[in-house]
Amino acid sequence: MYAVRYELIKECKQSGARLGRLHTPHGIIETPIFMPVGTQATVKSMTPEELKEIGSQIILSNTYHLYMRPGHELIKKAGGLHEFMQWDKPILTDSGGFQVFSLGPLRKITEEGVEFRSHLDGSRHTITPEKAVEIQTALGSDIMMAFDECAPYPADRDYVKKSLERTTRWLQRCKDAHKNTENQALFGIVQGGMYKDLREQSAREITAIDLPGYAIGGLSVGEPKDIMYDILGHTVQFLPEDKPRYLMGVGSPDDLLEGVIRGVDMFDCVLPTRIARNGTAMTSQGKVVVRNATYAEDFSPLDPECDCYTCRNYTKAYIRHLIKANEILGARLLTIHNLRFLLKLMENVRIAIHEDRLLDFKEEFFKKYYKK
Ligand SMILES: CCOC(=O)Nc1nc2cc3nc(NC)[nH]c3cc2c(=O)[nH]1
Ligand SMILES: [Zn+2]
Repeated sequence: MYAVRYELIKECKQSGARLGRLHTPHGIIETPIFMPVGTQATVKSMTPEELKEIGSQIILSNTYHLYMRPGHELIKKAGGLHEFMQWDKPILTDSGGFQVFSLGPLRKITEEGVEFRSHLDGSRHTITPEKAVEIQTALGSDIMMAFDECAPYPADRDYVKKSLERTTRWLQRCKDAHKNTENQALFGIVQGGMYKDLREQSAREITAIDLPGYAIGGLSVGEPKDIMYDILGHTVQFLPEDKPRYLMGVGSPDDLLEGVIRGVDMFDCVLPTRIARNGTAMTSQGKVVVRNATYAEDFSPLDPECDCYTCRNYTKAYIRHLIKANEILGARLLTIHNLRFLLKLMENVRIAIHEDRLLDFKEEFFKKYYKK
């Protein structure tokens, strides 16, 4: 019996999209789903109540950051991440692999794991597959990610092949180290760069290790969108239908729709929260850079079609003022809106799949958001 079980509800007749339910120890998640990112045990500027009010079903937190500060032992003493941050719904923790690899020259990859220097104080650390599982076990997340190497882009074929094969060996070590399979699920991560044959090899090796879910890694790393969509479509073919598929680090509206259409069930991205803090909103009429002078005397809501707290109460002029004045409330109001926008988009996507009209929905959405 796994800690996490996927229930396939319906397949869209127009596309490869699926409607599903993910049963976890902290509740059931309706998929396709967007997961707000709470890197340091908080979705920046949001309280758990506000996250629930906008419809967040699951949030992501980051193993590398929490290991570095405040430390996984401290969080374990606090009763685990759910208790520590007072979030009683599901949590997915990533293994920190991506962060460590993006530390660039400060890290050394060996068969054992990755040696790196802390971004905080320069101290030396080594994360291994066993360590990544130990940290995530202490955090107590519902879904933990395997320790993998996200190959850089571009990367030559030989490097990508050696890297994916090591990621497979690391996954087996993660599975061997994972004891409490009843309370926490381990997801494997498919790599293979932008090489279709290596993607097939990685998918076959990773899914040969029986786990409750699988992620597609190594994408959204700077490659052109058409390459990402092409590699994604190819890779999904080799993933089992009865398990959830998680595309890591993806979250602009077009990427979410293109991912769902190709059969992806779970997404995470820092985009909505990050652009909120610098004054950009995703709205039904497309992107609105509310800090622009155009909105100085615009006393209309940010998004007339949005039902969030920000759009029900405030004007563009007020939000622009807060952002220009670098007021904390400005970031909060735009974060509430941007997260609600993506969560609402995924609600509408689930309805469209239910009604077998996802491609029509995508057309309508693109016309309004991207004016194309
Ligand atoms: C979220 C799971 O993190 C991991 O444990 N490994 C991992 N993380 C990724 C995060 C990514 N973010 C992006 N774009 C913003 N691409 C990503 C790829 C990976 C990955 O391959 N592997
Ligand atoms: Zn809104």
